[in-house]
Amino acid sequence: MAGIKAFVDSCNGTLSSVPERYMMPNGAADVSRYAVLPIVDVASESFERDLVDACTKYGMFSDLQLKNHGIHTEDVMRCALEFFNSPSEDKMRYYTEEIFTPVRYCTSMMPSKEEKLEWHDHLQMWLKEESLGAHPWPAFPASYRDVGSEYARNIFKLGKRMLLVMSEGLGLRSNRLLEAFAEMVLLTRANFYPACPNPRQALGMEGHTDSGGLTFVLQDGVGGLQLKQGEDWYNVKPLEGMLVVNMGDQLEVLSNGRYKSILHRVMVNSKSSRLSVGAFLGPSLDAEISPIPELVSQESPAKYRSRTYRDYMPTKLSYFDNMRQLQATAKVLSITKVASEFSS
Ligand SMILES: O=C(O)CCC(=O)C(=O)O
Ligand SMILES: [Fe+2]
Repeated sequence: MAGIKAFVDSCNGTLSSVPERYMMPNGAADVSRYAVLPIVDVASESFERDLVDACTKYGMFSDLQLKNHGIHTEDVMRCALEFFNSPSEDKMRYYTEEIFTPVRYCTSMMPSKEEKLEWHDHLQMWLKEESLGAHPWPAFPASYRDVGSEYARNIFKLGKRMLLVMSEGLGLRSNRLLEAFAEMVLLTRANFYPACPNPRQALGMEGHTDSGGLTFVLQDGVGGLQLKQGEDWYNVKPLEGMLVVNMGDQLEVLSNGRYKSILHRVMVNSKSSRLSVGAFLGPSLDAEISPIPELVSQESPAKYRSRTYRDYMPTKLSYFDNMRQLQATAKVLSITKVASEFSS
């Protein structure tokens, strides 16, 4: 299982149909609507105020875009692309299904356990702010260590700034979420989606919410990311250099459901491959994550039970196959369904 890119490449342009294993039961209909996401300027003096506005005006933002964030998006995307374009035997040195390995190259989510596969390969890394230098960065491209370290440092900095504001958005002391996150970890995932002969049959990534706390996504100009608002799916228009931000499950749990992690998925297309790089800032893997006590009362009882991010991740991943079954029967999915699994 060398991945979908290696398979598509090996067909030398002759692949005319989607292999059975990649045919998603519910397929993927075209969506013409676009999500209207607030754009917040990180370099502006009013950044904090604008973020609070976005939090409130858009119903506690679930998704927004950031500009002037100081992240060298081109370098990050170039490194990821060079990795995916490297020979398969080199990439396979990093191949594993184990989700907590510091560097994981894999395809779909958990291929040996999945009946159907997603149309993407990915390179995933777990990073800690204080040990970026000691991280076993991929050996190629050679610039990965420098570019990746700088990128991670900037994401940690930006994420902490946002979490201060988002604590206040919950009526809490500004450092309350940071305290709950304790020694935060950053999971980065570069995703490569090859062009697909029949985009209606396959999915780049199945509908999911992110398991972490705060997600930052860089995408190239191809498009394909969609999010679900209410009953409908909306395209997220790729805007050059912009970082798409959304909340993940750990923030939904900590905020006792006041912040929502949003359901999103990725479509593929027949004309072009697509690249994205996600950064998932999350709490310490071993901190107990439960609704912050100040947000729990008789009127607002705890909606989620306590568990560590480390325990949550594998359960969530094994939920993916269930999601497909649920979607196949046209049931509407939302994190509340996932969360109710975990509530008392
Ligand atoms: O490719 C994208 O735009 C989003 C990827 C994503 O949702 C993820 O990696 O969790
Ligand atoms: Fe995601």
